[in-house]
Amino acid sequence: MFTYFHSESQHNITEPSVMCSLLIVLEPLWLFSVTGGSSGIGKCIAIECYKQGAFITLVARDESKLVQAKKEVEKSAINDKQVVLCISVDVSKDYSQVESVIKQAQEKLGPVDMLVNCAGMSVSGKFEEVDVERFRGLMEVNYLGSVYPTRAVITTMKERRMGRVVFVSSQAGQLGLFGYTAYSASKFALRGLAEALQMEVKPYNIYVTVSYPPDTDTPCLTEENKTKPLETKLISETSGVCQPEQVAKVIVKDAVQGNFNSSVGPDGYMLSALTCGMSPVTSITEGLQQIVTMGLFRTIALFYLGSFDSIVRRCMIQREQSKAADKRE
Ligand SMILES: NC(=O)C1=CN([C@@H]2O[C@H](COP(=O)(O)OP(=O)(O)OC[C@H]3O[C@@H](n4cnc5c(N)ncnc54)[C@H](OP(=O)(O)O)[C@@H]3O)[C@@H](O)[C@H]2O)C=CC1
Ligand SMILES: CCCCCCCCCCCCCCCC(=O)[C@@H](N)CO
Repeated sequence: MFTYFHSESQHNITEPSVMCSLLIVLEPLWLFSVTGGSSGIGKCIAIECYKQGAFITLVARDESKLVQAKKEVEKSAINDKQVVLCISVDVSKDYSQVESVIKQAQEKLGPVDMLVNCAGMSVSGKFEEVDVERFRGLMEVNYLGSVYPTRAVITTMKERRMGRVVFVSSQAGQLGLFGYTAYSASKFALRGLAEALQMEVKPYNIYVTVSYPPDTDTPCLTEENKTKPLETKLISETSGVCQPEQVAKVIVKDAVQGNFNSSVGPDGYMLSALTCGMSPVTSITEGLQQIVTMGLFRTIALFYLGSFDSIVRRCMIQREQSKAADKRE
């Protein structure tokens, strides 16, 4: 069922599908919408915005997770006028469905001031071991699942000459890593989309933010760790594991400030400066920092790359040795 929840009442929407997204409104000025808002980073973003007085729409597929998340978000209300809406929809499948639920949400709460595209999933595994259908699936959820909600809100934002759009990429959207052929590509795609979109909408006072979190302690990471190749685990450990509350705080702060780039932790900072390329610059300080640090960070990066290559080589040798030992037995 495609269901739209509003406070206590539930209104069934006609389309047959499952999908959930989060829409948030910050009072008096801000209304937020967060896809992937029923769990992990998206839920923490919703809570963070709610604490600041926002109105929120949560978008995801699973209705029971949405209802549970709504209850959690409501605990951080700062006034009794705040509202959390839930929309159950698959953001990656049918554009007209996404457009129609977002329209309904906007009719209830008013125009979305900030859209956070956080719905996503990860798949890890060696290139030849990942089912080819998973490559399509990840592009659908992580890339098209961000295009559709953005398309659905951008016209109104342009008319109102205000708005914020956030794309949650990943550090794996800044560098390609062993085990992430499918995932990295879908996260790199968001960067291209965001850069092009920012150039189009900047004259309308709309600011785009791309967030690049490291491993973050969420149900998605727990699930991913069950099948993650050892190489991917060892390489990802470089950046450590963050808490979703911390990641959410950084994302909300950067989005509200209108920063194009949003990174977490020292490795995140270095990666963002190193991979800034032709991305928009938000302040003179940011531009100067990039110019000054680029050479140094590339030098550091070469050492990291050397250590990643040696992790991959060591794992390969170990696997071959244990295979040979198995054969001898
Ligand atoms: N955790 C990590 O280590 C990192 C995560 N990220 C990115 O952050 C984002 C959030 O991840 P995280 O919080 O860990 O993940 P979770 O699995 O905890 O949450 C994912 C959310 O997205 C929703 N969702 C998934 N697919 C769809 C869909 N097709 N349509 C609508 N909603 C959907 C889920 O709800 P439901 O399943 O009910 O639809 C859920 O609310 C993802 O884009 C992920 O790639 C980036 C870097 C690190
Ligand atoms: C100057 C250069 C500094 C270089 C630092 C390099 C650090 C590389 C670590 C990459 C970690 C990738 C985490 C992906 C998380 C993710 O998206 C999944 N967990 C999703 O589930």
